[in-house]
Amino acid sequence: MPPIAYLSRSVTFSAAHRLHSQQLTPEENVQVYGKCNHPNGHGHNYKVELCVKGEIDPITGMVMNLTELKECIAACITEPLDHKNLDRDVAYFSERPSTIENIAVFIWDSVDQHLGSGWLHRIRLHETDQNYVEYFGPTSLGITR
Ligand SMILES: Nc1nc2c(c(=O)[nH]1)N=C([C@H](O)[C@H](O)COP(=O)(O)OP(=O)(O)OP(=O)(O)O)CN2
Ligand SMILES: [Zn+2]
Repeated sequence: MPPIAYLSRSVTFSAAHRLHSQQLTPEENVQVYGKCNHPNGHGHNYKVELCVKGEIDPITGMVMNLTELKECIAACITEPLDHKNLDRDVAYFSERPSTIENIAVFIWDSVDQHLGSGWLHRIRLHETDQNYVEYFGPTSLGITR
């Protein structure tokens, strides 16, 4: 059996958003999200790391052609998210808060559909230099607490 490797490519995108939940009152929104609930919104330069897993093809020497991954990133990340107001321009976030957790799930679902199920290993999404989230897909281990 060919060796298995993890192949990654990263991309950056810029977007505006405001943290807000339709399930909360205006007062609760301010309490939960603080300055990030300000009606004017704010922006981030996000960085996404996409990691796919697969066997190294013995003939091509590749898990996947990085050109294919690049095209997938353009279609699933750059095109829908770059220079957008996430809450207003992306329908997915009209119904849920545009946290990095939810953005990571959005990216996973889109990439998973584009590449076909089973390729993705991890999405890592940085919102600032200090904050990032990792998502391993809907079938990763559940929370036991
Ligand atoms: N669980 C989450 N919590 C928060 C999210 C999120 O997506 N998931 N997002 C935010 C804000 O959008 C924003 O990222 C926070 O900005 P800020 O506080 O400025 O970020 P830093 O912590 O990096 O900056 P400091 O200078 O250290 O304050 C909030 N919470
Ligand atoms: Zn933010």
